[in-house]
Amino acid sequence: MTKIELEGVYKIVKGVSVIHDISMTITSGQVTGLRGVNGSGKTMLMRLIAGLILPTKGTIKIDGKVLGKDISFPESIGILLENPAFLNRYSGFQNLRMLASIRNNIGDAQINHALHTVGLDAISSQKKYKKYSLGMKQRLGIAGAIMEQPEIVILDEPTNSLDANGVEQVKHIVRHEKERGAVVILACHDTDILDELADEIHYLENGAVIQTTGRGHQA
Ligand SMILES: Nc1ncnc2c1ncn2[C@@H]1O[C@H](COP(=O)(O)OP(=O)(O)OP(=O)(O)O)[C@@H](O)[C@H]1O
Repeated sequence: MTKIELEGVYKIVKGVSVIHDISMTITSGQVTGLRGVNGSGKTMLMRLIAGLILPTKGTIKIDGKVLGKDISFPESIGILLENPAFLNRYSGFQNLRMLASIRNNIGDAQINHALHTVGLDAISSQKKYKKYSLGMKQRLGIAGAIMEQPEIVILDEPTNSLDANGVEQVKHIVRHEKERGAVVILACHDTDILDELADEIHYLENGAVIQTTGRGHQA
């Protein structure tokens, strides 16, 4: 059981409060959705939870440990953010292998399994990343986020650039991640997909949560 607790979190960038007094508790085994117009703060919030940036004020705790104080990053996390930093001259498989070598807790079999799960077959996973289509890049990013079966899975717009088949695969992956007990945090502009997948949805406006719907909340 993993628990993420945000208490009075602010992020101020160049005098502007891009995240404004957010408090929420996110637990494993459910999908937490983030909704809001462009620039409302969804990506910022995900970057904060991932420890990629620190709050200006407030605390984020992962299982009671304060990010930026007790730990620098969540110990077990997979993230898909916009523009994943893969290397053009290596294949999809090689890129994932390099990523996996950071923690060194999975082997080729798990990498291949993740590639298969996102619909990248043996031939396309051996192609150089620079030859990848946008959809293939997106699929590789998702494979990178889930391959280590992390406790926390953060997916920022995972259905971007995907065809109908890819969207169905993402839905399947999100459900699977939830069922295996991960914390799943999902931002998606497609409201139907978010409604279908999320157990709880936080609506963001100008960096603040203006409404939360779902389990245990009034619509
Ligand atoms: N690197 C940065 N420096 C300064 N301001 C930033 C930076 N990144 C984001 N912002 C600002 O933070 C606010 C929140 O942006 P964020 O990217 O979190 O929105 P979003 O809800 O994810 O939008 P989108 O739906 O377009 O992905 C915006 O006002 C944006 O201009």
